[in-house]
Amino acid sequence: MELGRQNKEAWAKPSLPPRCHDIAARVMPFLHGAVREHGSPCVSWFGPVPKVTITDPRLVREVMAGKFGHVQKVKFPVLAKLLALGVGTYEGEKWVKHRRILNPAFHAEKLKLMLPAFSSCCQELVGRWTQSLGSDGSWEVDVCSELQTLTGDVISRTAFGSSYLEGRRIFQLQSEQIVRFMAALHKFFIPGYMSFPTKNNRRMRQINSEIESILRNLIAKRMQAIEEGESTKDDLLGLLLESNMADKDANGQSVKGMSTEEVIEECKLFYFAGMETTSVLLTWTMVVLSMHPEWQDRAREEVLRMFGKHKIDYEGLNRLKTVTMILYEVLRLYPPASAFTRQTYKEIEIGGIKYPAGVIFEMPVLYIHHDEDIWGDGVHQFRPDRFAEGISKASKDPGAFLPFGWGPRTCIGQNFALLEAKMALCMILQRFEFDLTPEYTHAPHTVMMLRPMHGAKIKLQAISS
Ligand code: HEM
Repeated sequence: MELGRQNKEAWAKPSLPPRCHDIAARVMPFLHGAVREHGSPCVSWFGPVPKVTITDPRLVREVMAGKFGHVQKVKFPVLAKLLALGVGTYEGEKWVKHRRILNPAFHAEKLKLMLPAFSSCCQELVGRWTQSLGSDGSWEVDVCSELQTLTGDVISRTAFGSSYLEGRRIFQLQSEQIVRFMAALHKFFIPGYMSFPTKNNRRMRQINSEIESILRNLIAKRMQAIEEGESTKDDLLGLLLESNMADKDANGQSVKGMSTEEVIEECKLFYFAGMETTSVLLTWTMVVLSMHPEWQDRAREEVLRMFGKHKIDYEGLNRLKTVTMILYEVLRLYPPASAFTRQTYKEIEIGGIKYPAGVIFEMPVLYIHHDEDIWGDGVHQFRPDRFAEGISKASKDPGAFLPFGWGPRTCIGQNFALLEAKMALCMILQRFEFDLTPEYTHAPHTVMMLRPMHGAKIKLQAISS
């Protein structure tokens, strides 16, 4: 299960043909410096824009720190509107305001309140799997779509509480939207392409309207409930709307609330940012634990020691050591977001090179997570115990583990995702042993997320009690 060596070589040299590179470097002298100074970045094009790949984690953190607004996220406003705007796409004051309103929803005490919702969704999943077992107590299933339903349900329940079934339709529509988005991705450099009346473009607009109309209805219902005095702060939407109506965030800070349109965009973003990422993490975890039964056994032993076959509680989840190391090592080997991009909006100096406005930086997390100089021998192997003493001691560079990004734009939902993944994994380990089926082919590939190209067909075997 080695992944990465070929990526390392691909990233280690300029990807422009030598002649093009010479011409580009004459027009943009900083490119020469970038190749010389930044280890071995690759210089290429992002549509018409020059792109420099940065692989040194210290420089990556410098870029991601996003000082003074000189470096920002790359903007695709028309496409982003069709998927999700929200805090992930804003900059400056608007980003500060939204992040400040949203942050408290992901604090530990709120996550604790969400645990019953996580638990009900996981219960539904393992219940469905148990019912599907054959007379020999086994069942073969592609866990990709199963785990996607789980993580979509979790967002729906935590966002909309009792109306979560209406939320289900949203994530089905969003999954289709992502496939269509990918089909349009390589064409969006054609000016005005998204306004062409192609079948794909028309369907993307239709999907977006349907999602927005479901959300508008849910919000209207909830606003009415709040006006009638019903407390709704136990789910994400209620929390957003209440802090909104009060013009204060959950810490009592005065903020000008979000408009209904903005709340709609944040809800769309929760699905977009939180569903696929977490389901891909769980899928890779099941694949890797099938390949390494000794770690599957160790994790199960820990779960049974902590909870037996009983209910899983918040404090227990936070004390799990082996399960946590396994999830970290899976995130290192298969980071769902395999690269970040940023664009310079003003001249900026990074690692001694002055970059003009308009350059794209690509930061390949997958490459950094597979760099032997940082992680040492066995970098391509699954060795969870490298995290035995925590993230900062797992490699030579304490900041080289970047599955959730870095700096102010770091993932707002990382604790949510880890708690959900732990809960799901514990419930699965309590009830099933699992192994890969002969059909499984190991082919990690990136379609927005790093996922198994041919799915993940796994054989589940009930554990006799
Ligand atoms: C394993 C699961 C997850 C992974 C690997 C992941 C990864 C990331 C990464 C790498 C970023 C930063 C992107 C950048 O800087 O360009 C990010 C941002 C973000 N994530 Fe996550 N994420 C996960 C789960 C979630 C969940 C469950 C939610 C919400 C329910 C969420 C919401 C967000 C939001 C809103 C942002 C934008 C933050 C900002 O720009 O201020 N993520 N995520």
